[in-house]
Amino acid sequence: MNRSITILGSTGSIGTQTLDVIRHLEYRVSGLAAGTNVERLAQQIKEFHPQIVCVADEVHAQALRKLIGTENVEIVYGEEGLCDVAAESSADTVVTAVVGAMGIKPTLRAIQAKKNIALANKETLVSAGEIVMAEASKHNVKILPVDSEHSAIFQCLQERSLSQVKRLLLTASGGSFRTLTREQLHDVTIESALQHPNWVMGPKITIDSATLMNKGLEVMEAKWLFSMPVDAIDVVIHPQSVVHSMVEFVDHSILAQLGTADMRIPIQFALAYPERMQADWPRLAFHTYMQLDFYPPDLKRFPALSLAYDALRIGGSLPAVLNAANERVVEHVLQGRVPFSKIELHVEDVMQQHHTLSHPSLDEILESDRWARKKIDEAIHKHTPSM
Ligand SMILES: NC(=O)C1=CN([C@@H]2O[C@H](COP(=O)(O)OP(=O)(O)OC[C@H]3O[C@@H](n4cnc5c(N)ncnc54)[C@H](OP(=O)(O)O)[C@@H]3O)[C@@H](O)[C@H]2O)C=CC1
Ligand SMILES: CC(=O)[C@@H](O)[C@H](O)COP(=O)(O)O
Ligand SMILES: [Mn+2]
Repeated sequence: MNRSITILGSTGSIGTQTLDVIRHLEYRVSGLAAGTNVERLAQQIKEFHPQIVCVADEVHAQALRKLIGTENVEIVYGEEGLCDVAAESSADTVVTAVVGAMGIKPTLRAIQAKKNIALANKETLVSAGEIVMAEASKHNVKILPVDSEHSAIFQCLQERSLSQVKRLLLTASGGSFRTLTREQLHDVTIESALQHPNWVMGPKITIDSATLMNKGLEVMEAKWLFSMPVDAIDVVIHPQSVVHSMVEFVDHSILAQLGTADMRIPIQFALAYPERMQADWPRLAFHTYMQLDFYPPDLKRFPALSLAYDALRIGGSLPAVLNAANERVVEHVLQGRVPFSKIELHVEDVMQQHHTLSHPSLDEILESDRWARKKIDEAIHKHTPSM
């Protein structure tokens, strides 16, 4: 079986690990898309020979052309270029590994071009889950989870009917500040927020993990992937990140998926599905002492998780607003303009100002997204006018 894969976000954490898996499986690469890291993208082009690649803008497209010399590859750029790469004709599967709601349009274009989606970009389902799942069903394509928790649940559900499921249990590491009090969170640095205890990931998801917003986004992602009602999706803190998630069935039996904290495992499962392929990376060690802890999340210390449940219960355009507000405020946090401990306040404030639209169209979702980002910028500008 020689599959052909396109990766949106090939220079990032998921993108580079996907290329590791592709190297190992000896699959082909049809298309690659990145933002501004043209040096890394040029190396990937020379090794994997895609037909088409995309970068953020024309300046980076020209820089890339110089770096790759005579390599025979079509170079496109910008939002339209990203959609063109997503729909490129010879790929079987498109791995969505860009960050944020910018993934919505190319994911839809890939679905419309009948590509299976290996979905890492959870924000697309958070903001536009209803539309994306309906398009996938209409075009008869699979949405295969890459996110470790959802891959775990997907693996536990193989050959089982959703009608037998009582609830999904998403595990959460607790992030960089799992043991800190709310007061202590006021003094944390960005450098410490970016130190995830178990996973090496891109900056945005690492901050989301530290606020537990990542888990909130994952609850919404699970609702759409597995058609589960919100009250059947629970979160449990599990500091070791060995149990990647669990499914409780109607007879109260629980299945869990375990493994090392290595994203190549869920990535390979999604790319090779329904096959299970050999691997050569490290295995979970049981010959040394291993302790596994589980306890409930503290929603007072980590209110982002409550905000996400609220957004999911109300639904409509509110999850897109939560997501966009969070994306924008996290950008400000990463640039040192807003303290880490203010993330949830800003997100909640924008959610409260929003007039939710039920069953929004794609345009209404994108408009709600733009509105939320603007509200965040205005609020932050008020406090830091030099911005
Ligand atoms: N990292 C992980 O372990 C996990 C990640 N996820 C999800 O996967 C997604 C990716 O996360 P992660 O890999 O950590 O993120 P990274 O920040 O590491 O990577 C982001 C990628 O997006 C690219 N990008 C930025 N702007 C553009 C653009 N305009 N057009 C095309 N590509 C662009 C970046 O390119 P460049 O660097 O060249 O600018 C980079 O390749 C997120 O949604 C995250 O929540 C889910 C589970 C685990
Ligand atoms: C690897 C992965 O899937 C991340 O989403 C991870 O789950 C982050 O860890 P926590 O959000 O549990 O801290
Ligand atoms: Mn995850």
